[in-house]
Amino acid sequence: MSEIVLSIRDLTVNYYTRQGVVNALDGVELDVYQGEILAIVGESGCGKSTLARSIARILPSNAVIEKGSIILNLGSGNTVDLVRLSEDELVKIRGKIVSMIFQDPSAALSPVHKVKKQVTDHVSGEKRRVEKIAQEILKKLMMPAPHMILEKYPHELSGGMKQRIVIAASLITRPRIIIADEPTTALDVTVQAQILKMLSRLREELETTIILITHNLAVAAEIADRIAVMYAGHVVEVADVFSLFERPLHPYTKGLLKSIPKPHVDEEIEPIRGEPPSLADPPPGCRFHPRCPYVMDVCMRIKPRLEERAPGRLVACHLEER
Ligand SMILES: Nc1ncnc2c1ncn2[C@@H]1O[C@H](COP(=O)(O)OP(=O)(O)OP(=O)(O)O)[C@@H](O)[C@H]1O
Ligand code: NI
Repeated sequence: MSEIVLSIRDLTVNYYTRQGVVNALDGVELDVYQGEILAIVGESGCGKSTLARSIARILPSNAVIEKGSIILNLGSGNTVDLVRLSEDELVKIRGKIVSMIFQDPSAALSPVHKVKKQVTDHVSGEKRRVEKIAQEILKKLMMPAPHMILEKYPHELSGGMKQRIVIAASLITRPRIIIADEPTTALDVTVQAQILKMLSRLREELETTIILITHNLAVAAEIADRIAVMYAGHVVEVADVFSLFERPLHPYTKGLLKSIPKPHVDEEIEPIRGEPPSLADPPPGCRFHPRCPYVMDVCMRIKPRLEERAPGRLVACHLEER
């Protein structure tokens, strides 16, 4: 395997609200390899966006990183802990080394500026040369007539086009890591597929690493190399896509796979019983234990560690063998 570009350890993040403390991430552990597409999947509210925003260090003001580290490998033996960087140091990294794409392209674009300005904002250099680079990147994103699109305002473009502009703006500085949080959920299915394919192709060309947040397992299966499954603020399983679908190890992953229809397979869909817990008052031990068909006494008391069970297969579960 290639080298680790991002190493997250014991990451714990709380939101402070009037109703109390929400423990959105509890001791999250995750390694991301150079050049891969890692999908982070899990039900709504399990902490995917909180994890993404922690890496990009753009958490809302009521969030606190309580402990843990996010070590970014800058190459040649240089590393930084993103958790410990000052705001000044973050400015240097944000957008250039770590870049983030959100679900709603309209929110990421300014309505009063032309596409050209928005795509080239973080690029310095002679005007003509910068424009050339912008045209190149738009061409790579398969946009027709890039020189014309650069002169347009966001409202003149479709949703899919706008999201491509946002992607172009984040790719132009050639960041080492792109974090895409549900980048295509707001778009129709065909456009979704196009954009995801394009991201996957560009990742090879630009030698970048992509962390893709999605609640859609089919999307993850389609373009990711590996999948990390989150449940209620924990990473419960990490595996390559094939192994995860072929032989899921964590009871939650098993339940998740049974709860979605499989194409070409005539199998009953079985939703997971119960509801995910409130992160304002999560259950002790393994947070999945109240819903787990295999629950044991120890699960109610002790949080299982994420451990490597087979090469490249990590699971956080007290059950030894299933
Ligand atoms: N600004 C906030 N203030 C308080 N609680 C928050 C805030 N943002 C998120 N949360 C809570 O933190 C937990 C994790 O939320 P997060 O948005 O990270 O989940 P998610 O997996 O991205 O969900 P979704 O799939 O719906 O986007 C949830 O319980 C959510 O209600
Ligand atoms: Ni989210």
